[in-house]
Amino acid sequence: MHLRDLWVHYGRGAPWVLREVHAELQPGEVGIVAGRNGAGKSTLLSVIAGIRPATRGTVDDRPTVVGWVPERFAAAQPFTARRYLLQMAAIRGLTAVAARAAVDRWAQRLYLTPFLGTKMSQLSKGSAQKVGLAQALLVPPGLLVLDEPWEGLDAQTREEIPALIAEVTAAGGMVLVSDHRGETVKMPHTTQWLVHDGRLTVTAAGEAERRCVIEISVAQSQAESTAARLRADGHDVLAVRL
Ligand SMILES: Nc1ncnc2c1ncn2[C@@H]1O[C@H](COP(=O)(O)OP(=O)(O)OP(=O)(O)O)[C@@H](O)[C@H]1O
Repeated sequence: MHLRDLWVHYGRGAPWVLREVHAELQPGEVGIVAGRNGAGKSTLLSVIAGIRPATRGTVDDRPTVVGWVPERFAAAQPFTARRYLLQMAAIRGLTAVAARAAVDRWAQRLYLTPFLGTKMSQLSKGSAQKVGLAQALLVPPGLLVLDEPWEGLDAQTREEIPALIAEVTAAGGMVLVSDHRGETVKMPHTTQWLVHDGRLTVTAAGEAERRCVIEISVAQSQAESTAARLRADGHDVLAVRL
């Protein structure tokens, strides 16, 4: 997928929110979109997902199936969560049997099953976010766009998100996710997309900042567990001297 010279503003005479945005995303890649509040992350993601048109420029080769999870999922619908998800599955082309199976599977995965019978308008913010995630994943997306997907979710479901992203990329999909809380720092092989002053800077994996070495001293009895913890946090343990 290619972003070619995207410019976006909200109305004639309004300042440009995004200018001269060029980027590409390959199958299997994850782009992490960062930037200050109001930098234009949501605007960029909604244009890439095809929800909002760019004022100028094009998004070429966007996959046919796009899963879009906005920052705040609009839940003001007159149906139960189950009915809504079944309808979304039908729109995505699933048969009634496949739709029921997909809804049950995603509800279970996202700890949403107890709320399937609740009216969308009566769901809590976190449960509505889960419905938002489920609808985006009912059919494996070629492009998954997640705008701050951790917001409002309980810890159990938050932990599922890196695995969900990995499953989409393993199937050849692309993922763009905005993250202002650093939830994605542990995810391997990501590309950093920084939105600043209306422009986008993309830093590919491997071009990340220069590394440095920190020497620490711990009690000998804790050497092994400390080294294991540092590795689990994604650090390289170069040597352990007793
Ligand atoms: N519907 C809209 N109409 C007019 N201006 C808008 C609209 N949506 C966003 N903007 C403006 O566009 C700019 C970028 O907003 P956007 O929501 O894309 O930023 P963001 O980086 O996602 O912010 P945050 O981190 O706070 O979610 C802001 O100045 C915002 O006021």
